[in-house]
Amino acid sequence: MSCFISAYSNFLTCRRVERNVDLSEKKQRVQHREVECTTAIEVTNLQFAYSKKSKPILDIKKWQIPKGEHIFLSGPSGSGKSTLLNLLCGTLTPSKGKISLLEQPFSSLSNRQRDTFRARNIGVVFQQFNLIPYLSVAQNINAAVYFANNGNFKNTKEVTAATYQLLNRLQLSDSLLHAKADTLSIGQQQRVAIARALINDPQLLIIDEPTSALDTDARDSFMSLLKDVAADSTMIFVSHDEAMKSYFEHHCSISQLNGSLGNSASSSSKDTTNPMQERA
Ligand SMILES: Nc1ncnc2c1ncn2[C@@H]1O[C@H](COP(=O)(O)OP(=O)(O)OP(=O)(O)O)[C@@H](O)[C@H]1O
Repeated sequence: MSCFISAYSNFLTCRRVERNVDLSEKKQRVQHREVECTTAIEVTNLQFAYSKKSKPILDIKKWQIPKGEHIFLSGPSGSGKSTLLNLLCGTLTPSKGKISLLEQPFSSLSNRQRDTFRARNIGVVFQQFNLIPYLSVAQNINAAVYFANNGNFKNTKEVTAATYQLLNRLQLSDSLLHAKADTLSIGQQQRVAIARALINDPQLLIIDEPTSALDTDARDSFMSLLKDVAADSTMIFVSHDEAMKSYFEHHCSISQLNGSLGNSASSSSKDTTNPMQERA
């Protein structure tokens, strides 16, 4: 049981604590050394079909994303991009295979454990933003803090301070804090969705087609803002718009991933189906 508690606590913080016991001294001294995980996402032999009778939409042998990388994931409409993101968020479960996130066996967790893991470690920006329309900006962001419940904030004062800070970084006026989500413009909703995704300081960011409603200038400023605020996270950014590729150093397409090309498809210097292997 204590092993389980310890493993569970480790998976939440994504840190392994190594104990070095120095027995040469009479008094036992225990050193704790934190070891950061290096792989953010690892997909192995993944298959997914929406029903038992239909053919799998996704069939990925191996896909690894190192921690801290920002990946552009592309593919034509209907190729399975959103399905893959839903699998990575745990809102869908694989028909076969495994997904590990932050070196924890995400796809084999119980629903409840997955919900907790997601709330604490994954920030998601959906295509349609999915703000709760009748709640204010502050309430939408607070909801994410409430569900994560990870002790990052001591009190509501701290949450409010962090919210103001994020809104400022995202160039949203403080005066919007108490505006209802459904009174905001598309651009404002988008920024609030990003603030909500970032408030718990997640290690993983999953962003699905956020720029489809924006013109080129708005898209440029949105992307530089996003890259800035997400500098410390691992990010999967999905779009079928190839023009978005230029904002990312690492690219990967669903067609490369599908059909198990994940082990050798990274032939081009920038197309990075398996960035970890490419570096090795
Ligand atoms: N809930 C569902 N039930 C059955 N089939 C589904 C469901 N959701 C998606 N699909 C099918 O799965 C395939 C992949 O859909 P998905 O939404 O993942 O594609 P996508 O690449 O994100 O497309 P887009 O760029 O248009 O958003 C499509 O053929 C779609 O019709």
